[in-house]
Amino acid sequence: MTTEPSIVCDNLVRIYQTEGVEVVALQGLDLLVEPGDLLAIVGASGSGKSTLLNILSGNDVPTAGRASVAGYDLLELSGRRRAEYRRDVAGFVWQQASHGLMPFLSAAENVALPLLISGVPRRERTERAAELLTLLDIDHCRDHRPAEMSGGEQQRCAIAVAVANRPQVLFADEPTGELDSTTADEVFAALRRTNDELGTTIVIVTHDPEVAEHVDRTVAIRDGRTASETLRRTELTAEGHERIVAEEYAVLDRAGRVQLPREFVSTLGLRDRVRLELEPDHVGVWPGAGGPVSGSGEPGGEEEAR
Ligand SMILES: Nc1ncnc2c1ncn2[C@@H]1O[C@H](COP(=O)(O)OP(=O)(O)OP(=O)(O)O)[C@@H](O)[C@H]1O
Repeated sequence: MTTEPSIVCDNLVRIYQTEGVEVVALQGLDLLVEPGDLLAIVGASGSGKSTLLNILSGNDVPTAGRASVAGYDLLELSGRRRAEYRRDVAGFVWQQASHGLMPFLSAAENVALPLLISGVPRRERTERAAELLTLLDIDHCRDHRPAEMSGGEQQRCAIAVAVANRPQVLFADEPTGELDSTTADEVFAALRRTNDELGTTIVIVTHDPEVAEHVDRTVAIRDGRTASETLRRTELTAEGHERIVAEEYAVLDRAGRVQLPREFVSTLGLRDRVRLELEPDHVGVWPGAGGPVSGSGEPGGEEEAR
């Protein structure tokens, strides 16, 4: 197993030029994803999710910065390497399951198709398709065409198609955007099972913050930058019960920048300038005009207001 990170985005910048106006969609985005991670990237509309995904899928190149997936430098992909990257290295699942499925083929034939294209012998194709349909809990749809499956079954079938060629990384773009919440839970559970059983690195990109309950790591992007990360782990209580702990971290980029959560900024009325104080084990941040007296260590000292 490779110890190299699956995905490296280093200071990614993407500027769009439309009619003389520049839109900075990504402004120095950093992201490191380790092999086998199950990660969600969450952001509001316009935060830069599609721009990032377009770069990671090899459809677009950044204006500056570096991006690589499984050792493939996405800025240097020639036509042949790009086709190889899309066929063998990165799998994709879209919001509309139908994007990944052939309407005239059964579920089993759909899953076997990428293997056929890669020259895998018939017996192996049939076995692999059966294995994946079982893993995704849709064996009963083996002979059904997409139109004969529910939305959730179609999406699970699309996941099976996307991982048929054993890609190292699977990107899922709003995979539950068109599903009700119960069906969405089933699709998230299917992605988790795929991650557990096949070891595929999975990145789910969505505007839905609920996804955080289904993954180990959630990266929030805001204004084209990674703003915060929530890490989720299971720990044992003193009584021996399992408990899920979710902790939110701000992301410190290589230039030392941190984005404060919006609610912190509004609660303390922070704006323009803030005062920073280095303590032995933390950094304090105070509103510019009401910070501590240098060396006092106490926030809000009156002297500071003068
Ligand atoms: N081709 C383009 N030309 C000009 N501006 C663009 C282009 N594509 C995206 N943008 C702008 O870049 C910013 C980021 O857009 P992006 O589509 O990446 O966000 P998003 O998080 O995917 O949003 P949504 O969830 O609505 O799809 C937005 O301000 C958007 O208007």
